[in-house]
Amino acid sequence: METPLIEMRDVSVVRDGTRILDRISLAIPRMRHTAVLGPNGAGKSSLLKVLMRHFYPSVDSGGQQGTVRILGESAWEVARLRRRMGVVSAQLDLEFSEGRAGRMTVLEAVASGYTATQLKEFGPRLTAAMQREIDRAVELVGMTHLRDRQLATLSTGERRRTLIARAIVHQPDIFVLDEPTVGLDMAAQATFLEILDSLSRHPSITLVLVTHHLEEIPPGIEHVILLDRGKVAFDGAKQEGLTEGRMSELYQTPVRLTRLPSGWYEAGTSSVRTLPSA
Ligand SMILES: Nc1ncnc2c1ncn2[C@@H]1O[C@H](COP(=O)(O)OP(=O)(O)OP(=O)(O)O)[C@@H](O)[C@H]1O
Repeated sequence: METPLIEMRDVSVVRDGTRILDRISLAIPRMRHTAVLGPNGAGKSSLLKVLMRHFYPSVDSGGQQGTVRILGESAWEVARLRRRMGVVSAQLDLEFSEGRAGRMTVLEAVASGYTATQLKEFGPRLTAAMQREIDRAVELVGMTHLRDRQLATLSTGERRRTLIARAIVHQPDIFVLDEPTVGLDMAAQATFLEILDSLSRHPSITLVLVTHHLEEIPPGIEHVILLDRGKVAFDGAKQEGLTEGRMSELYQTPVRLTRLPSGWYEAGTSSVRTLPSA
């Protein structure tokens, strides 16, 4: 069997005495695009932090420590690992909206994807091939007309598109998106979803999407992992995982769910909030 892209075995993370992740085991094969869902506090961001080596598995009382393997390797040097990944999150957006990183132009920021840093000093010189990839990525996200603008002067939607280009310019194995549409208006969200949809057809980048919005899961993502209070509640095919019953149980509220012929979902809760009359 082919080595999974991502494999976690018995991974627990304990912080300040709280068990944030509780013996998580999962495997994501290459090109099995995966959505990670779960209510607030379920551990989704923590799971991504384990992937990106911001968090390390805790040692349990029996002295056992879970393992995280990426592309079959567990002993990654952090910088080398991050170069194999692309990341987009509202947090990253914030980091690129001010200070030194915010003063980078769109082109410089996208180039920084090659080093997985937030520095415009590129180190090894950009080759002509890299330059072409940068132009292509900027074009893909529709930012060519703003290529020389500093990131701090862009709107949230423009900056998020730039960060997608930065995340994919170096053709990473894994593209991690942590609640990527936070702060985007409806038009920017629609543009973002189109880009995400087309990326789900890219021949070599595996998407790992964390979201609260079932309407944002492109048809190309066919696998879901449901997290509930630090544990895996479901890990399998999307159509089996995304049911009204499972979603209602996970979110502890009645969830309505429709799978559209296009493969996208429509979702809502049936609870009606009534405001007290004046
Ligand atoms: N560094 C930390 N120290 C202590 N507790 C933490 C830390 N990071 C996360 N937690 C706790 O771990 C739990 C899971 O947090 P996490 O951010 O992973 O959840 P999430 O599923 O991403 O939630 P949300 O949907 O609200 O973003 C939360 O209860 C959170 O308070």
